Amino acid sequence: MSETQQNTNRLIEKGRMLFAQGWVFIRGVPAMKFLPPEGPLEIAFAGRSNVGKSSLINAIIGQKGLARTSNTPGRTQELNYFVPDGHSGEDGDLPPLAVVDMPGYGFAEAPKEQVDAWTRLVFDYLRGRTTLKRVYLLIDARHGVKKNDAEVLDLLDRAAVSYQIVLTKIDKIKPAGVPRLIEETAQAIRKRAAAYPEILATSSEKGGGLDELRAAIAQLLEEQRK
Ligand SMILES: Nc1nc2c(ncn2[C@@H]2O[C@H](COP(=O)(O)OP(=O)(O)OP(=O)(O)O)[C@@H](O)[C@H]2O)c(=O)[nH]1
Ligand SMILES: [Mg+2]
Repeated sequence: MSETQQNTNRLIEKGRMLFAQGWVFIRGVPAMKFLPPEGPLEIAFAGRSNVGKSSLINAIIGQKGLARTSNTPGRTQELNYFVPDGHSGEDGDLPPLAVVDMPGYGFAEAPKEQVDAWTRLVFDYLRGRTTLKRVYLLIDARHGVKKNDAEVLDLLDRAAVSYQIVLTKIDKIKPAGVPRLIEETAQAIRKRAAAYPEILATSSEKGGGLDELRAAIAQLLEEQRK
């Protein structure tokens, strides 16, 4: 086995371990002033309404129903914080990582005031949270990068917040089309300053790409600890 392959396997195992324990919901944040004190590293799952953020969090944690999902867009309305169970939260006993499920953007059906409030919260959080170490920016494999996705990517580039693109619902497209979509998406973000070059392709429904996503998170944790 090559050294690269060994390292990949090690990270996959580490990622599995990280999410093998129980995870719990600790807080829903409706506005910036309710954010928990900055402490643990945070990663956030962002993307258009209904792209599959909450489903993907449940899939990597392996707990159906932990983050609430729905057929209708606009399900998640706050920044929802999840952490591994068993940490008191007192000084010195903080969890190593918090996963943040975000409200979606681009959902036009809800009342304008509500949409504006969510959008403001999403943008303020993405721009201003210093413990936010990486954003997983989810793109529906059937739809590709839309105008409002590009706006969020611009914001992350400007704010120098590291992000990685994660294609979702790949079970809904032909398997043969996946490598091409990955390639096209990689090309589209090539010149973006804060983009992680590798594109992940996932299916919460069928389990595709989950090991790779967990491994990416494990690697991020390792890098941050150095
Ligand atoms: N086929 C398929 N359906 C999926 C997948 N992931 C999510 N879905 C479905 O897509 C819908 C939306 O999923 P959610 O996880 O609630 O999406 P969300 O991005 O959290 O949505 P909001 O919170 O409303 O922004 C649900 O009906 C899910 O069952 C997937 O990988 N494959
Ligand atoms: Mg959601």
